[in-house]
Amino acid sequence: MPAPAPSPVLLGVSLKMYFGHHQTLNWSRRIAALAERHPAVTSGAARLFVLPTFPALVPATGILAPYGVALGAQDIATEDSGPYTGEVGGPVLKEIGCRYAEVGHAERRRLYGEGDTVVAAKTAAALRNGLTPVLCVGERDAADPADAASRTVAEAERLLGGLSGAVVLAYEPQWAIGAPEPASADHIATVCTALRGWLDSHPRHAGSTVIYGGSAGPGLLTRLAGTAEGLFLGRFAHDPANVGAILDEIRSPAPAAVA
Ligand SMILES: O=C(CO)COP(=O)(O)O
Repeated sequence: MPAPAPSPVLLGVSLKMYFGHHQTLNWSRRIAALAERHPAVTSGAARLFVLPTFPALVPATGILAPYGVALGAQDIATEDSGPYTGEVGGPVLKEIGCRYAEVGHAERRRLYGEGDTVVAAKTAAALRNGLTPVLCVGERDAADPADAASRTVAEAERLLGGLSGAVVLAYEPQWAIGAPEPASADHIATVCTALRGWLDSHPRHAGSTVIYGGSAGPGLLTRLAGTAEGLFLGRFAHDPANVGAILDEIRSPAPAAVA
């Protein structure tokens, strides 16, 4: 019997608030062109998702979705509708074609005071609306890998307690975000393996994926050798050539041998 096909590598990009509107759409066109022709994407070995700013979601979906690139929001309201000025609710995100909603990013925790209660409520809102939460977890200060793993697993357990459904767990050690270099491959492997073990022992989260973010760029996937199931990219995806270089690291399945 042939070996089962490996799960696709998941590559996500958050554009945060770096780009202007037209810059986002131009970047999206370059990513669409890459997705259209890169064998890692066309073979299904890699799956891509992009989280642009809210106003770009609709036009970026038009550009990227035809090439199989999924879209998502960088935030989601805890409530679905009503008097919540400035918020964007899950039903609207779903209606405009989003597949993902990011929750719990370190910047929202640090700059906007979001704590565990809000992050858990946003995770629930995403799941309730048929969106996959991209739930960011990770220690604030540099710690040794075993300590980071136990703290991060405890965090995931706290935030996902009582919830069911597939999630993307984005391991983002806060000290590695916006840094010159990502965390070491050993550190990432230890924590992502622990998160994977936790997910595997919680079948209510079947179908979940563990990815790494925090100054991730070309070369990291190769160093991780499968210990993370993908990457969550920030600055180093601003140049689409870097996204191409990361896709080059993903082996597409060999074409079937001709008898
Ligand atoms: O926070 C991140 C992705 O959400 C990572 O950002 P950087 O890769 O720019 O550090």
